[in-house]
Amino acid sequence: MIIETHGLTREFKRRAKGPTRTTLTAVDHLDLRVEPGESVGYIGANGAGKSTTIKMLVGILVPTSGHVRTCGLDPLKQRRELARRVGVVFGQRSQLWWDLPVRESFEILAAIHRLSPERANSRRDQLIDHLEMGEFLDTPVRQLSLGQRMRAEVAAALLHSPELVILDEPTIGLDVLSKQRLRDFLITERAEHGTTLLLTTHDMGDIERLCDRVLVVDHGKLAYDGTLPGLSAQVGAQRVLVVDLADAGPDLTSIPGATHLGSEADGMRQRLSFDPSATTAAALLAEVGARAELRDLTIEEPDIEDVVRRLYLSAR
Ligand SMILES: Nc1ncnc2c1ncn2[C@@H]1O[C@H](COP(=O)(O)OP(=O)(O)OP(=O)(O)O)[C@@H](O)[C@H]1O
Repeated sequence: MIIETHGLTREFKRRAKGPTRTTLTAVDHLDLRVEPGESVGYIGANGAGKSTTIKMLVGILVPTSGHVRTCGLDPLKQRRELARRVGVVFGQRSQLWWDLPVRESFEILAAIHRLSPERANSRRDQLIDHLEMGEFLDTPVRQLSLGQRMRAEVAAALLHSPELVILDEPTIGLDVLSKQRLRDFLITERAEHGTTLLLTTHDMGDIERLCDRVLVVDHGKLAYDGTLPGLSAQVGAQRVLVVDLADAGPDLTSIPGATHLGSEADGMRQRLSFDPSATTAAALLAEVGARAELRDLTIEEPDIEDVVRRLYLSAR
């Protein structure tokens, strides 16, 4: 087991008005088990307890009670040893040196991890290649675009080839192309090295592309553990098919299994929602194709907030 927690709990004392204090249980008797090589999405509403869990997994935060083992180690007592085996990316915070060129940050990290020059150089070159960082290696970190900085952050966290990589909101704020690049890289890294991934995200695309298992946390407790299709089916999440048609035309209101959500440009673009457990995008497209000439299509990912909200509601 690469991650194992039993009854993991973290409380925060909060000062209410006056001398009274209230206790907030951010993580509440959490039992987690993640096997080596798995890729797990850890999702939940804002304040559900995701970051607090991660901080306890890597030894930044002390649990109030319960047990935690990461890579078979005690994150508090064996924090240094653990740092050699885990890579962590906090999307909102940087582990790079702001005023130094990216290349120098990598040199410092290689020294911290005591990598041999051969190993450090070959790994660095591999990461530069896979994450397409050649253009900005000599640029100070503070001058990088967000997409460039995130690639550099991920490279920095993976320089020492950790067996477990934990990413907290790795794609937040990135444009479509940068997201895709980062996801492709993580998929390759996992395929080549069998790296275990644990990521928190508000982006359903991250989960769809990267994770074979999803954990949903609600008020510090596990609310779901399974696959993404299983989760979508459980909460009845809808998907949306957007079709661009060659000509203006009437609303496509009578397609079996679909609900017409709206039309733009005299019907040249139409949005249809459907339940993926009841029909498929292919079946809808065949129906649309029989009524109009299709130019282009996109499928909108279900909104992660919506899926989580539905799950929370169904549990209450
Ligand atoms: N240092 C702290 N002191 C007091 N309360 C805290 C502290 N850190 C977190 N909390 C509280 O614990 C709860 C869980 O926070 P946490 O950051 O783990 O949530 P999260 O699921 O990561 O949310 P988000 O998606 O917004 O990052 C929240 O109510 C938060 O306000």
